[in-house]
Amino acid sequence: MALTIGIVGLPNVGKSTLFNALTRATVVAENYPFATIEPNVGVVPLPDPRLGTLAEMFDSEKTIPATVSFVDIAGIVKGASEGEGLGNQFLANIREADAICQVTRAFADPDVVHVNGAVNPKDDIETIATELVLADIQTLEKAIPRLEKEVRGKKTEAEVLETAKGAMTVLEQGTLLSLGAAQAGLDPEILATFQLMTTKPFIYVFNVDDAGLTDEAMQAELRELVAPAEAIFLDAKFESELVELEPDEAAEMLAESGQSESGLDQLASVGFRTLGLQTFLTAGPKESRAWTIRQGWTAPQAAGVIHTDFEKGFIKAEVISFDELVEMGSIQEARAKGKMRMEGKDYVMRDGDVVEFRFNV
Ligand SMILES: Nc1ncnc2c1ncn2[C@@H]1O[C@H](COP(=O)(O)OP(=O)(O)OP(=O)(O)O)[C@@H](O)[C@H]1O
Ligand SMILES: [Mg+2]
Repeated sequence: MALTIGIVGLPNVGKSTLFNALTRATVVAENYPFATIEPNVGVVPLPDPRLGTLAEMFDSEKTIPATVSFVDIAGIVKGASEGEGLGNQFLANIREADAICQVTRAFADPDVVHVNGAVNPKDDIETIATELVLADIQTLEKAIPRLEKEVRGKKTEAEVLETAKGAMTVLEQGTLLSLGAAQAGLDPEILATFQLMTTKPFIYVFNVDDAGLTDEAMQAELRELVAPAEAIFLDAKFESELVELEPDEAAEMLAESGQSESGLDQLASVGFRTLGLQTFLTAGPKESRAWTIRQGWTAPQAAGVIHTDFEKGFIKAEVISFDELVEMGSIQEARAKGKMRMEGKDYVMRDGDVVEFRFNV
């Protein structure tokens, strides 16, 4: 399952700096607005300490973590929908993203230009929200006449057109569809087919400085501003330095800065939660591997992520939770003690299940 997160925000707020830290890439991150023009795409392994444990237990040749793709695009300014700045064309690069990560500047450094001359997270969030709403309105303005024609020609269900019009009404009130669609009674599955920006779940990253990392009052205020969406506070510049260090050095630096988990690890786990995802694990001498699935998926659906044949020919799954396996010490011991469960096609997967699928080909 290719999971993609699009990074948006005003110019010069630290989007590329965050992207570089995430992907350990070196794309241009410079102290001037619109340093990024072409989109950058990077694939990031999801840190998962369980994999190392499994690899040791199964003597695996390698570990393969689950991944997330990040797409870093140009900054958006007020009026982008009317062509201001670089316009909003490049939003097309994140139309297919599963979630949007909005980076908002909350660091002070007067040497870094703010396009509006002052650091004001609340205003900046509103500007970006407005531009994304306007971009969606533009998309629907093009789609609705086409859908009307298709409905007349009986090529499309009337409900699709009604959903598009309903979405338009929500957007015209200035509301993000992620917040307003359910209330307006819009079918989420139909809505998803329009690939609108504001239907996607949002994750807010506040790019702070040293002081901001420990300023709980400020964090509480910003958290409230974006609720029910999740807020993450990190110093993108510091994170980009952390990833250059050896793991133990990085852990020490992190502890010194008063954080228990790096901002990047937080972003990965919040992204997972926001998208309703979970991980299951497979292990053997060849590899120990993490796989991404949605919460609520059944065993055959999970098997299908490995190979479509596994889903079609699914017989049963031999399952044990990671924690229980660790307690047992080995899969042989778990089997001997009858701790391996045989689950059928209705079994709903749980995060951290270690699985071996049985299937017919
Ligand atoms: N937490 C921080 N504290 C201080 N400076 C920072 C921080 N994060 C990023 N910067 C600096 O801000 C500047 C802009 O960063 P970056 O190029 O990543 O922004 P951007 O949002 O990608 O901009 P653009 O839209 O122009 O591509 C860089 O000089 C970077 O070093
Ligand atoms: Mg950039």
